[in-house]
Amino acid sequence: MYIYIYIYIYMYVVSPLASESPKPNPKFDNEIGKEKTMEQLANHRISRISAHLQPPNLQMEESGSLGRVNCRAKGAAPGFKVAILGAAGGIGQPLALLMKMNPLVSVLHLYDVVNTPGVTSDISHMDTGAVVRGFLGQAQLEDALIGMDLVIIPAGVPRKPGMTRDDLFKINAGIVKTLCEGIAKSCPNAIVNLISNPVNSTVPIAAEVFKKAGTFDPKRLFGVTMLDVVRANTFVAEVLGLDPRDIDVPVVGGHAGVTILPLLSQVKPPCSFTAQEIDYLTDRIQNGGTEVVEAKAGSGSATLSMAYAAVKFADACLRGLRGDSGIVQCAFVASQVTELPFFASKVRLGRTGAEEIYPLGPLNEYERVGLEKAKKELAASIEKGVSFIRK
Ligand SMILES: NC(=O)c1ccc[n+]([C@@H]2O[C@H](COP(=O)([O-])OP(=O)(O)OC[C@H]3O[C@@H](n4cnc5c(N)ncnc54)[C@H](O)[C@@H]3O)[C@@H](O)[C@H]2O)c1
Ligand SMILES: O=C(O)C[C@H](O)C(=O)O
Repeated sequence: MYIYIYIYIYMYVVSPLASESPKPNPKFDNEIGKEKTMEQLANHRISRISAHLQPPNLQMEESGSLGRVNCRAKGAAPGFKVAILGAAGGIGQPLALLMKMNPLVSVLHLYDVVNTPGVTSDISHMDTGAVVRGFLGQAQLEDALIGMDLVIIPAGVPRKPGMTRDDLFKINAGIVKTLCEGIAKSCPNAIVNLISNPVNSTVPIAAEVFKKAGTFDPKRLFGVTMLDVVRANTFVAEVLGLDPRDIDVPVVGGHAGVTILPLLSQVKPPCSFTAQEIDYLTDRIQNGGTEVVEAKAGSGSATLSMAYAAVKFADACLRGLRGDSGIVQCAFVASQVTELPFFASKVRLGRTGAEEIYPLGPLNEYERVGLEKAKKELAASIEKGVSFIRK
């Protein structure tokens, strides 16, 4: 008798209660501030394990059997979701390596039109927190982008000796257009770090694509000019006999030849240069890219120092998104600092992207002349990018 009552109570009272949806757990999702249920956390753990067990170019199940072995894994630490488009290239590979090492990154998506399975498999063996997933070809672009907080774009062809960055426009403009259309569709709120050259034109192209899609937020689109700052800090430190890590050179304008304008009068710590030093430094900073292109003698342009610079800038964006204060870097952004619609200058990065764009500050005569030259070339490059989409 009692046994029948016990079975009845178990079947109709205890069991249904046990299978009710779990209560929200106070642990946070990767998207900061978003709560996850226990069930979501369990699935998340499984998908983290799956990411390491499955061939990287295959779509992963979000739940279910782990396949080969019974792994136990801790849940992911909170962090940001980052996609690299052009991840198998000369910049893309070391950039992927360095982003996998960044503790602010919880999910790293590697997208390219070639070779992502190998790069993803390789990078995914690194024992750092970020889960790595690979995406190959345009059919997988949407999946690569969904839910991303930050998208870094080094996709496109590099220069060979004798070429200008503008010579890359023909091929890279179309690549950037396609990728930005994907961003507008799949992660319209992501921060975009655009590396592909010519940056002075590709950023206006991206802005026009986003405007067309109704998703343009000028605070979230950045042309990456960090390599100019990295070079300027290095070359100035060499001249002064100081540690480059202690030097801060603002570099404004754009990212090509005379549009790269180092403000040597505003170097920190304050210092002075001879006229000869100013000529040498300005020329070397403006032509740093060409120096590398010529040294590589046809096999490409800067990749390793660029990956370093890209990660330095991406990390600043992520720290801004996290809410850290006082994050200031130079970047090529939609701007009212000059009469041009885009201009590189110091930007304060925060939760919403570029929260403040600083004016240029006092310039000396040498820099004022340089600024006029820079603006003339920049105006033409910006117009070229805009009319590529509006035509
Ligand atoms: N902003 C800067 O300071 C800076 C510095 C260095 C290089 N760059 C530029 O970065 C770009 C890449 O340079 P790199 O040396 O890595 O070149 P790379 O040729 O080594 O790599 C480019 C990668 O982009 C991929 N790609 C091509 N079309 C694509 C598409 N439609 N979608 C996704 N991926 C695509 C290629 O398959 C390749 O893996 C060049 O345009 C270069 O001029 C900019
Ligand atoms: O110079 C190039 O073509 C690549 C890049 O823009 C650089 O500055 O190194």
